[in-house]
Amino acid sequence: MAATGVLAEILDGDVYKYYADGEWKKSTSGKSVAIINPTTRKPQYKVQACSQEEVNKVMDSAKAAQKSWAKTPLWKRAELLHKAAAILKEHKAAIAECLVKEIAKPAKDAVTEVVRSGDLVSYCAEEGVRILGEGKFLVSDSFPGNERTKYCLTSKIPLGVILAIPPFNYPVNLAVSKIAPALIAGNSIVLKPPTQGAVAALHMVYCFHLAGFPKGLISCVTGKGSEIGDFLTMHPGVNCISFTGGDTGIAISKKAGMIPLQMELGGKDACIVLEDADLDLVAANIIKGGFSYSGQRCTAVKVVLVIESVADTLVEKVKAKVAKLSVGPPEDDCDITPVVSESSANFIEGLVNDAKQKGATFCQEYKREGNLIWPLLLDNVRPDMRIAWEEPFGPVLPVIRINSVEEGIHHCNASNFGLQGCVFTKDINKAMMISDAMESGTVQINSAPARGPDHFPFQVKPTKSIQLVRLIDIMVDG
Ligand SMILES: NC(=O)C1=CN([C@@H]2O[C@H](COP(=O)(O)OP(=O)(O)OC[C@H]3O[C@@H](n4cnc5c(N)ncnc54)[C@H](OP(=O)(O)O)[C@@H]3O)[C@@H](O)[C@H]2O)C=CC1
Ligand SMILES: O=C(O)[C@H](O)COP(=O)(O)O
Repeated sequence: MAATGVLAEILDGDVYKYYADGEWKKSTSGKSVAIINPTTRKPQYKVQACSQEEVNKVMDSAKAAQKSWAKTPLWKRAELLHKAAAILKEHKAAIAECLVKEIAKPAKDAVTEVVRSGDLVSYCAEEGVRILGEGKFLVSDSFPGNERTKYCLTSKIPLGVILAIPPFNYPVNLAVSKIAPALIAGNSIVLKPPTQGAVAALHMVYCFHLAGFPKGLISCVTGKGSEIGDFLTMHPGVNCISFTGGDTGIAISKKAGMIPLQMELGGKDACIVLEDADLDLVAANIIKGGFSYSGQRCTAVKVVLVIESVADTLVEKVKAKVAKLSVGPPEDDCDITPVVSESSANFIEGLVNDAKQKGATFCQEYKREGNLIWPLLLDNVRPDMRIAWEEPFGPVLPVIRINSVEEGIHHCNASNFGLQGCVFTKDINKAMMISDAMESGTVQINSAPARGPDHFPFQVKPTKSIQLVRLIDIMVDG
């Protein structure tokens, strides 16, 4: 069952080894965790089920390695990261193959994820040598009652051991987006990859191993989050947790001690459509935003709030485009591929059934085979339906018809989530006002929510970013 292109060093029979102290190891637990291929619904790979004892050892070596890494010159840290980035890109085909098999990511998108990850590692190295090389110099006489007698030099210092926990949908990219900034800043990393996606993540770690980072600086412990998650997140050796995922993050934040937490949780990204919007542009963005990777993106459009007078036209345009989406296996690069697990498909089906019982209009017939759910647009969704508020993380998109912009903003702000949103209108003044009123970390004007380009801010309060897409090219002579 091993992926092609994988090096024997990281496999023990048919079980992938975990990575600690610069070595690939078999767990003494003698247990493994099976990774189910979402398409075939059969076991595809196996990873080690690491024990608590192994986690303890990993934490000890991460702590020791971090001390000397922090003293390693910044330019040397950057050099190693650039090397890892290049190796990662060289291994894009093998890693992408794992993404296809483990999380049913369409083949082309899987390659893009790896390449984008390599670029992000390089970018962090580039930025790191500038930002971390800077500090502040303060003089005492700015504050009342002081003479110019005291100076203060401030600089950035590492936190220590960072526990990185990414989700299944970007097991490589959302891992490196934690690993690269942590390493350039002089920290060590303990990575706990998502079970679905763990093999792709192990391949990615292998690239860092090949780059020659010091032993113990990067570790990758595998096992089910439900089994080793608490032990990891409550471990006294952890100095910071960087987590991306769902409600698990809320539980972690209650259990973790007095350490910094970076939490990127779910989203119910609203798409507000005004009557003057370019409806072809909106429809294209709803398709891209709502259905790429079958809606399994935190930045996916998850609710359309459209002014009633243009709703019929918009729904027709989206329907026509939905009909053109290809549905099938990720190997064939289909637009819609199976969702990650049976439990995820069941959850999505629950939302669909609830909407059906409560009278939503089905623009297509609901169809499911195994984990494969055909794209579905639900019109005339009302606030009493679960789909109006909950995140399906699948190819099902609700449309709520609104009578005023205020109603749309109200729905958006009443959500528990606040990640991203978007607004479509030709009136830039209205767009700015609405973006400002939407309580979301990022609002895109005339384009679908998205995280990239990866150097753009991706956070919620207290920062807000309003992003605009240049729709026309203006040619200026001379
Ligand atoms: N804001 C953002 O940037 C993003 C948010 N998300 C959100 O993530 C969710 C989908 O991802 P999904 O992977 O299902 O999310 P989960 O929250 O289920 O899992 C995320 C990670 O947490 C691990 N985990 C599970 N239980 C524990 C525990 N008790 N302690 C520590 N770690 C644990 C999982 O491991 P294991 O797989 O072994 O269970 C996985 O690595 C959606 O809600 C989505 O919106 C996704 C991407 C980006
Ligand atoms: O996990 C996610 O959904 C990502 O953080 C979003 O990234 P994308 O907008 O580039 O798909």
